[in-house]
Amino acid sequence: MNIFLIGMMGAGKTTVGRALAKRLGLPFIDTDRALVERTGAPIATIFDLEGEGGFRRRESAMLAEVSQGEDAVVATGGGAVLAEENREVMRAHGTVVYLRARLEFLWDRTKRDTNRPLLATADPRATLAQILEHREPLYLACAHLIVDTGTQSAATLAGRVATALKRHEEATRKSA
Ligand SMILES: Nc1ncnc2c1ncn2[C@@H]1O[C@H](COP(=O)(O)OP(=O)(O)OP(=O)(O)O)[C@@H](O)[C@H]1O
Ligand SMILES: O=C(O)C1=C[C@@H](O)[C@@H](O)[C@H](O)C1
Ligand SMILES: [Mg+2]
Repeated sequence: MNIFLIGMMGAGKTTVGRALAKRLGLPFIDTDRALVERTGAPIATIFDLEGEGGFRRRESAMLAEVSQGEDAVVATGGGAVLAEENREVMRAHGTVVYLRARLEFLWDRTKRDTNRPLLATADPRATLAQILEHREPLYLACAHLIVDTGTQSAATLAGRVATALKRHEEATRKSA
């Protein structure tokens, strides 16, 4: 089974995902990075040329492709949960872990980053808050597991995710 990490921009999906993959001895795939490699264009450029709709279509195709491939830890883009088909694909082909973080942490980790086109607004902090409010129910609906993040390091969080996954696997096996 795959492990899909979902959550907001800045939640640490890429950072924690890489550490988790190493820990579990699984390949690591970052769908944002895979899209950049495939298109040869930064995410902001894909948004500029094709709009958010174009990016979302590419993201859905990439998620479907990855879910058919070998088992991996998959760090998704923050908006991967927006499409119902993506939520279904992830739940059907893996265990979905929501890396949940408070707005303060998300803002702190994204405010200096210029490669997040959705935050290119007059008031990016307010935009981030709106996006979080809109998506929170979708993250919760999609996740098998929720791991709350805060000041812990990526390595510590990867350990917590691994423990939560093990418990989930055992519970699933027992109830089968
Ligand atoms: N646990 C952590 N402690 C401190 N800094 C962190 C932690 N996790 C991530 N960061 C930092 O926060 C920033 C955003 O992290 P990351 O890129 O992993 O988030 P993401 O969830 O993949 O976001 P996106 O949806 O935009 O891809 C990076 O600079 C990263 O180094
Ligand atoms: O939260 C989002 O909608 C996004 C997050 C990033 O991972 C990228 O997928 C892109 O910048 C969009
Ligand atoms: Mg990422």
